[in-house]
Amino acid sequence: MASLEELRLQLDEIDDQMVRLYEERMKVCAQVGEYKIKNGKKVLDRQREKNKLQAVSEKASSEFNKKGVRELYEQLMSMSRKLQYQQLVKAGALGRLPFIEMESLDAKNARIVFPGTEGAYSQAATKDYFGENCNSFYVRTFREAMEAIEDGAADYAVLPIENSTAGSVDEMYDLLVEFENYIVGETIIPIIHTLSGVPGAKLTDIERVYSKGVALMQASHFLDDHSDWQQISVANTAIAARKIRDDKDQAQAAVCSAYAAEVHGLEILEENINDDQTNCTRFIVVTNQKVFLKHAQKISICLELPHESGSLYRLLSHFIYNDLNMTRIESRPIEGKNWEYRFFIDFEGNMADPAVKNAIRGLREESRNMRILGNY
Ligand SMILES: O=C(O)C(=O)C[C@]1(C(=O)O)C=C[C@@H](O)C=C1
Repeated sequence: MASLEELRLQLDEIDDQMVRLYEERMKVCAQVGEYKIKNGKKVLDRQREKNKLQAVSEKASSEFNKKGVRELYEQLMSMSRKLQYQQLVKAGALGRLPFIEMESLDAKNARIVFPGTEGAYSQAATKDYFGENCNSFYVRTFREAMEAIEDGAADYAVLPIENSTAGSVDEMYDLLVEFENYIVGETIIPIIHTLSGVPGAKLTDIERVYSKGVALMQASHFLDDHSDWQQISVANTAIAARKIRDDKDQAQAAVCSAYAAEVHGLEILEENINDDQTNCTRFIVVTNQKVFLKHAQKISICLELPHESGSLYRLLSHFIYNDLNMTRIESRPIEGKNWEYRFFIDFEGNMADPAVKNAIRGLREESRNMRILGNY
């Protein structure tokens, strides 16, 4: 029997040939890339790849090797596509109107819309991002805020996207797909709820508690200790505070911020009723201009995938190959297509970076309805 050293020498020789052949194959692929750029043809040709996988796997002698050859060729063709995407990016064929780079946002002259009412957490996020004296107004819902941006009634909207306790704000993900607005910034603020009622009310008077559904959830330990209280969901924590003020009923209280209680003249019955003391929410800043800040470091995209095994795996290779760090992946059902999903992916990078351009080129071609939601 041959020694390990001898066997390894044999492998080294085979590998030398394989590397030489790989490089030869890639040279031909580069020519295919040039042809495709000249003739406006797509890089990915699913039918050709299917036929190729069939043909090469048939040449292998055992079931095990057929599977191996298939996997090997899937990777080879994936590398060939990535080379061609690089060629396309170099040739300036980005395929869409580019985002315009901006030095900074004009916070001083901006009109900013936030959902809720005076005292909403989204107002706190607005002041945190744009400054205490910014020019802001409120509308009732997230949708109305997105519409205000689309219509040009406001330059920016500040909207919640993710809470550390309750997770994603699903409605916002759907609205980002529905509207052609772009994320240009984000800010994270602490969310600390109080239980507040009309002046003079005591804890023992309370029968009904109003708040946003997720806020009631975030204070569930406290509220469970008062299981006789009826919990009523409204659009926003500050809208709940305003209602308590308007109804003037001592049996009613709101779960809202201390600031909302103060703004609406309520008295705090119990401070800090959060289950989780680190509770915070990430808010995004949205505009209708296709812009990104020069120092932006995070990109959000969404895309749909064909209902095939391995499609997500293949897609993620664009991040790995281009050394891009993915920070978040989320999925939402696609309307009208049961059990098919739209993926929302955040990754680190700036649109001006060639690695980002290469990845986006590949992602766009190998998925359906890919959109860049923003670079911020
Ligand atoms: O034949 C092509 O059109 C190629 O671009 C080459 C190749 C390959 O590597 O074999 C790569 C990508 C296509 O999806 C199909 C095949």
